[in-house]
Amino acid sequence: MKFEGGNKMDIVKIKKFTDRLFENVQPIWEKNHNHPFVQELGKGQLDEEKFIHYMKQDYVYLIDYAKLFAVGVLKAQDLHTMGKFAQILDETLNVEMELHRQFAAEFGISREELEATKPTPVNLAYTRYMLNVAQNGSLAEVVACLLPCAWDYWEIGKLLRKQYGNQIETNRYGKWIETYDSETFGEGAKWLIRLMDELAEGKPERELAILEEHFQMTSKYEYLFWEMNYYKQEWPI
Ligand SMILES: Cc1ncc(CN)c(N)n1
Repeated sequence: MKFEGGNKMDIVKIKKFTDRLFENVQPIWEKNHNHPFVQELGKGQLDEEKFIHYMKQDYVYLIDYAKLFAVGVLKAQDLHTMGKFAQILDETLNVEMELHRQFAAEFGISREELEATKPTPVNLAYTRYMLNVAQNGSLAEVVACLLPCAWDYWEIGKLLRKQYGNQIETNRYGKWIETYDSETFGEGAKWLIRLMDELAEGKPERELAILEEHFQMTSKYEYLFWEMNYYKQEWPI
């Protein structure tokens, strides 16, 4: 933690580790927020085939992502933290992935077909990066890896609601915005942010830099994920 504001009369603002993460990641997150996939989805103008590509890839992404919360349970040091990881794991499988199952049903895609989706190179690289840290890293490293996924989607949900909320009723992807702007999703993101700060507390700069490296890396993978779906990238061979 760092204290800002020198004057004795100033109210001292404590700078949290996640404030630093948030400030430094802005150039990447701005690219995510302005990505044509995100903006066209917000306006309800995204090409259906691009959305289907995303939904199928994201479904198998979430199967691996959910496992990180199971690793969180395993590495947690107290019952409260174990319970929160278990809760977010359950919400991922039964709330977030239910959104995908509902969209798939609307587009005539079966649950089996969703689940059988073969991950693209970007999808595989992203999940393998996180699962490797889950195997070999500390709990703080795992949280640093999985945080952009929760936090930036919450930011995107809030942003799209602000930008295009007046058209949400007629937007065919409106449910997507509602899910990521929801109380449930926001609470999960906020809890992970607080946990990141707790776990970073008292760590030397050398270790904080490693956590920030994971956070930046998975934020970049978020960008590649939008890009991959917008251009419907598959294996070239
Ligand atoms: C790729 C990706 N990143 C984040 C989220 C939000 N859990 C998601 N569904 N998919």
